[in-house]
Amino acid sequence: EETPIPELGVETPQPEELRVELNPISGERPLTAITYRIFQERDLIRTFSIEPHKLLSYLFALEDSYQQVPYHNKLHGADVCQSMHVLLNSSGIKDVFNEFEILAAIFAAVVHDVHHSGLTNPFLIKTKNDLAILYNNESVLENHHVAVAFKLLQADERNIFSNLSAEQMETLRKRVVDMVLATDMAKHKTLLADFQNLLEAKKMSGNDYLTLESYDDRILVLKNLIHCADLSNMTKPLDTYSKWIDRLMVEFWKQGDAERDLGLDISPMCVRSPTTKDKHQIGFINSFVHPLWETWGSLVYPDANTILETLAQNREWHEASLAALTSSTTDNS
Ligand SMILES: COc1ccc(C2=NN(C3CCN(c4nc(N)nc5sccc45)CC3)C(=O)[C@@H]3CC=CC[C@H]23)cc1OC
Ligand SMILES: [Mg+2]
Repeated sequence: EETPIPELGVETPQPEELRVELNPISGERPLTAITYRIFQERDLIRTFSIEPHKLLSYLFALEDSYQQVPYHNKLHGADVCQSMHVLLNSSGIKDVFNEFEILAAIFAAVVHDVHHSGLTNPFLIKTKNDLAILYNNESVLENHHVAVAFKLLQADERNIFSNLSAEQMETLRKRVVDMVLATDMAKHKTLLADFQNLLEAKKMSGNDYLTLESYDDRILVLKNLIHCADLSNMTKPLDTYSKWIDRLMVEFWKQGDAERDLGLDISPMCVRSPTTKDKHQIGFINSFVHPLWETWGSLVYPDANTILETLAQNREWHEASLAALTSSTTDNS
């Protein structure tokens, strides 16, 4: 008879009182609430003999290690984790990945931006930030995020993987590092090209479903998966998407202010102007986001059709908004 996993994370003689206590926490602790729920729903707690109180301790510490910046805060960590959870259920890949890979993917998603300073890699590099020196300008933020995530595991009361064998832990660690480092936008073009080549080769082989043998093929799909989850704002309903844009613009504009104060060139995304918001969304979707989601859509066809439709509608909305803005400004001229 399997021991029941405590729904609230810990055994208690007063579940109702604890539920009342925990409710406001899920408001203040969205990352912990969402991730704990996903671990429960995917039965990861039982499968990997994770001690529930350790999972809560780890998630509390992880959530508190996300900085209070406008966009790359704990809400973004929670959002990418939830998006990863949904994408893993796409019919085209549902039966492809095993529970170890799913554990690694969910964990990588929730930790992927921990301790983000709200500044971009180019900014950290050109200001010779300690992190850029430490990581030799190579995926500076992403190396930092995954290092912090594993540092938090070193405390025994937070080591949620204590019941994995050394070999299982080694492979889990490699997968998580590979996935978090793949969220560096500088890796986008290579990552997508390799993904497209893999799908082309699979199509040639005539298999109507994805068969992935090697670690390299399997991790390549998982890297593109976390990259999709990280670039999923534009595939969400417009009112949700708009809120993410507003947060991101505040974060980029603050960096632009810092660049101006330091006498540095202002990064293209960080220039305050009424049209940059729409222009950059359209540019970002055309150059990066749509090509990635179109490739993902070909893998999980027709599962991503709604995503691709929403992405197209969101792009059209920005094009209309930009046209209205520029026509109104030309009228005034
Ligand atoms: C909601 O809307 C957004 C959310 C996130 C981002 C991000 N943007 N970038 C980069 C993207 C390429 N960038 C571009 N640079 C230049 N020069 N031109 C251009 S045109 C178009 C882009 C672009 C630099 C920033 C990051 O690395 C973030 C960290 C990891 C993932 C995506 C995150 C962006 C959003 O909307 C734009
Ligand atoms: Mg990141």
